[in-house]
Amino acid sequence: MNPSSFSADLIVVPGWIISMASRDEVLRDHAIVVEKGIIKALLPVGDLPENCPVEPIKLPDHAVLPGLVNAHGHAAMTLLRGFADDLPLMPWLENHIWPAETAHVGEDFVRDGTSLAMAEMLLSGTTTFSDMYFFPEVVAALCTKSGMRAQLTTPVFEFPTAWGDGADDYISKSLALRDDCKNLDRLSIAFGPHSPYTVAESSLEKVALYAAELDMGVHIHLHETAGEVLSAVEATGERPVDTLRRLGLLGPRTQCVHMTSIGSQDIANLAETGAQVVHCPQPNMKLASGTCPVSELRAAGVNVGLGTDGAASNNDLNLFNEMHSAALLAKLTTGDPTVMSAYDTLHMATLGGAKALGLDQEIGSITPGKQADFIAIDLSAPSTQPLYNPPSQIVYACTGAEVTHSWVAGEALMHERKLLTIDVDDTLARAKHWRQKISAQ
Ligand SMILES: CSC[C@H]1O[C@@H](n2cnc3c(O)ncnc32)[C@H](O)[C@@H]1O
Ligand SMILES: [Zn+2]
Repeated sequence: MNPSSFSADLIVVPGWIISMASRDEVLRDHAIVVEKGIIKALLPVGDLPENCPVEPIKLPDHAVLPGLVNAHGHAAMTLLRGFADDLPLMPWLENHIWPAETAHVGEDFVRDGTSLAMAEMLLSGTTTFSDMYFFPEVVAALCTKSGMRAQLTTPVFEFPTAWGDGADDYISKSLALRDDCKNLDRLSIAFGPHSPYTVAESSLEKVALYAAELDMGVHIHLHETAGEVLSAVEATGERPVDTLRRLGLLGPRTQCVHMTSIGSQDIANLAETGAQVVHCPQPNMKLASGTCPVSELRAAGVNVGLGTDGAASNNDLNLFNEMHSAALLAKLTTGDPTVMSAYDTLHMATLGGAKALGLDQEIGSITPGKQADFIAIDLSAPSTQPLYNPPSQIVYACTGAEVTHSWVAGEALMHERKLLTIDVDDTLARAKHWRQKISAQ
């Protein structure tokens, strides 16, 4: 690079760069050069000019990788973490979670719960999240303040809730939010029809039409349990994934969350239509919902991202935990320890998630031209030494507490584990206030 034309506003020189741009690539002695929020180059350190326009941030004990993408969650549900545990999905939802939401969800609940979620996610390496919750306009404002990148999916139900009266009302609010956020670079708006068992076919068809016309994503809980599939077959003669395909709702813009209880025909349906899958291993295990056959899906060419789901069912929003579980669960359920390698698992939590959200041209790998969204992980502690293979350490040995820095579009959101855009003390005080209020009922 010609020193006279060298310009940059951020230069990071880590011990290792796991770019996720090509399989198993781990770069040593390279610098990430960023200008105006975009990755400009990955340069051998020796090619940096002697007098850089900014002081390079040297992190010799750290691996830098793309910011993690939490491809499914309900951020504000942090306020219901530990509220109802050790139950199957439908009794958990119908007898505990939905009554609590009816009693408490409003703008304040969403603001305070989402702030807590954003703090937790940033501290464990997530820079982009997908959210499916009420009052997404409140979440949009919080994202702008915190600098996090997000896909906000707007709830669609057949029945009224605090955010809407019925399917048409939810859909029109979704369209209005899309208009309101059109100039916000770090936000995308997608439809979030809750599930095939809470949204009528006629409403799903409307969502499909708008999504196709406006090129919007669709994010839906699908095949979460064997019971869901069985009830659908009894009621309609069809498996939920077949219903979505018949309604024109299965395609590359559709993000199918959970996908347990699936067989080869379901996998073929997903592969033929290019639909996306989001795997949530820990809530699937905790609610004993079932297993998503991720290695079979990936082998069939289906893209898979990774999500935590909400803190009321997980009970954390830590993608390091989720990666660990995803890798181990895939090996156990297939009886094959060679599936879901550390690299494959990291792929699911970065580029796979970015692709699921339709963001893979912008984020998901450290590639010149993409947004400068990346994190630094300190691998010098006893629990991550000695170091043979950084991806192995990250997936099998890290806890998330090793993440020290994060940047979104080149903006520092965390420095040496201090959050720069979120007031953690205030957020914790508000969470305590909600615990008192919710447990008093
Ligand atoms: C459309 S707002 C989100 C809605 O979904 C509920 N929810 C949380 N976790 C799950 C899950 O695993 N399956 C189905 N629904 C879930 C949440 O409580 C909100 O009401
Ligand atoms: Zn969910």
